[in-house]
Amino acid sequence: MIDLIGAGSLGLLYGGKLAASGAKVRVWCRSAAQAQDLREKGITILHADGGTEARAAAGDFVVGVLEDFAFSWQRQPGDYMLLMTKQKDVLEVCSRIAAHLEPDKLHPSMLPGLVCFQNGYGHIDRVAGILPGWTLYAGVTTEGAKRISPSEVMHAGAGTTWVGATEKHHAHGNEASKLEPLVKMLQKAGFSTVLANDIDSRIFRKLLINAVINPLTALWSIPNGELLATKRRISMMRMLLDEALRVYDACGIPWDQDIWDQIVEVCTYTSGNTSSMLKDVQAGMPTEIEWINGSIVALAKSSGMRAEAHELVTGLIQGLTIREE
Ligand SMILES: NC(=O)C1=CN([C@@H]2O[C@H](COP(=O)(O)OP(=O)(O)OC[C@H]3O[C@@H](n4cnc5c(N)ncnc54)[C@H](OP(=O)(O)O)[C@@H]3O)[C@@H](O)[C@H]2O)C=CC1
Ligand SMILES: CC(C)(CO)C(=O)C(=O)O
Repeated sequence: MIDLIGAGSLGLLYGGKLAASGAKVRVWCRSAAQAQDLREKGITILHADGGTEARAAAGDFVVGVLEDFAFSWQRQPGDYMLLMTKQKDVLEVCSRIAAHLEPDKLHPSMLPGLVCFQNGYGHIDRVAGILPGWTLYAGVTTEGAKRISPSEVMHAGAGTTWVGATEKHHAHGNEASKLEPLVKMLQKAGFSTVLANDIDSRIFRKLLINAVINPLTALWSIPNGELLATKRRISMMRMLLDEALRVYDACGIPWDQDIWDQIVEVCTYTSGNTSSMLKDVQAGMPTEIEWINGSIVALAKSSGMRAEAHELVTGLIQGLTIREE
């Protein structure tokens, strides 16, 4: 049994395809209205051209609101939980889960493997602080999804999903091999999935890609590919990357020699896409800047240095979306 927390873009994509492939899935929403919609309509996954890629009929999966998660889970514990909320909601969601699960009814062997799919860095440590003793894993994906209604999601681009245990949390007994059944279910559902023994490098690689592409596309209101359109834009990308690499060096975090080429490649193959940060800015929603560029700033501080370019873009993006009371 797989519990998906958060029925947004990623949650509907994974929940829908897993349920359509026959996996046992429970989808946990924030609102009763969305839960009702999913109960009536199921989940439809659309191709970018509008055709239907997959459909999980109502009844192929269980759906509920997060408030009911603990009650339901204690009656029938699941094997895996996929945490698919934005960074800003991770603490609240995990605190709710912790508050509702009754510790005396829980044996450590009952706890599911919790896989955190957020972009950015630092969330797994925060989750570990709220859910001590849980087996925590990270998920990194280059799938692209956009929810277009409470029960429909557009699969904007197929990618690869890596899941694995981070170095820091590996010591707590969460061997990556426990993820093998999940990997098989994801593969059966049509996701190209890899059980990664280098998930930390995947997280830090994705962090660099997001820290360069996301704030600049959001500030300039351009699709990813247009970052490469002028020398001025490219030089700003390089400035952010070079500063982040100095921070990585100071923290002893390894990075790929061809990371610049990888960033250019992402801009090229997602050239028409709106980055997630630009989407949030356009919707007037808080962005994930604090956990992307903000985490480069925090890593710099932890090594006694400053990452001024990342501090600046963090402040500029926060100024776009955080309203003064
Ligand atoms: N979309 C993508 O293609 C990719 C996303 N990611 C990462 O995955 C994470 C999720 O992204 P994405 O799916 O796009 O985000 P969305 O905003 O589309 O979805 C997040 C979902 O979490 C739900 N949620 C928030 N708080 C709660 C709560 N208290 N109880 C239950 N549900 C809650 C939201 O509910 P509500 O709808 O009510 O607001 C929403 O449905 C992000 O960190 C993102 O960076 C990574 C790679 C690709
Ligand atoms: C890689 C990139 C930039 C693709 O749009 C992304 O992950 C995002 O938008 O957050």
